[in-house]
Amino acid sequence: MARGRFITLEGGEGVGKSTQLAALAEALRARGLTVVTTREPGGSEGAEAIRRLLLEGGEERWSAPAEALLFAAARTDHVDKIVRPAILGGQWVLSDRFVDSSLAYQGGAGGLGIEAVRAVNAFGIEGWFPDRTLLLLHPEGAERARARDGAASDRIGGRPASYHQAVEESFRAIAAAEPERVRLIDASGTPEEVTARLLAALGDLL
Ligand SMILES: Nc1ncnc2c1ncn2[C@@H]1O[C@H](COP(=O)(O)OP(=O)(O)O)[C@@H](O)[C@H]1O
Ligand SMILES: Cc1cn([C@H]2C[C@H](O)[C@@H](COP(=O)(O)OP(=O)(O)O)O2)c(=O)[nH]c1=O
Repeated sequence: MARGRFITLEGGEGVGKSTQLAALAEALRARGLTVVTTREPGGSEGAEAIRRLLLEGGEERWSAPAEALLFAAARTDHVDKIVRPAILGGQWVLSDRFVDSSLAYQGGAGGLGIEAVRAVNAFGIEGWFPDRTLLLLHPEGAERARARDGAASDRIGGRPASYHQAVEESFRAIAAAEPERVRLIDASGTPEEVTARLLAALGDLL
């Protein structure tokens, strides 16, 4: 059986990842593909438990390296239980966030360094990098996330604007370093317009 593909959606809060994950899955299914949608942190039972540890509680709950290791541990379980079996079974896996979120949030914005966080994750995911990563960019993402979450933002979403600005700059640096894998997507306009751009950025894989 032919291997499936592994596609990830990345970007800051509120850029439209969750909305587009569902729309893209629908569009790919309409082309006859079998599609699994998933998310991080989470996606498997163990990883969803770690998600709660990471997103609930106060800023001081975890040191920066412990936070990076927890994300990596959750990711490893997600790859082992969900991502790898599905791809080997011929399915397309679409994930709302994956390793690039750790590189940008913990590595770039969090100050651990992108390469250190890449190394920690490489140990766990053993080469299961995405075939394509779609980096959604929207100038009003932060405002949209605030409107959506109000005072209920999580441990990481609630960090200061300077942190989220550093996240976006880190995502752009990762994309510039790996232009074949990571494609920049203008996430403005109607949801349908954005989905069309995402499909175009997968054209060579379809
Ligand atoms: N193309 C769009 N135009 C207008 N609003 C959108 C669009 N895409 C998403 N939204 C809205 O913006 C907010 C953030 O979108 P969401 O998909 O939850 O982003 P993310 O998963 O990246 O945090 C939601 O309230 C969603 O309904
Ligand atoms: C996967 C991942 C997420 N995060 C953060 C990004 C988000 O602030 C938070 C939860 O992600 P998510 O639920 O996707 O938030 P949103 O829908 O607002 O984009 O976890 C990291 O810091 N590192 C990671 O490796």
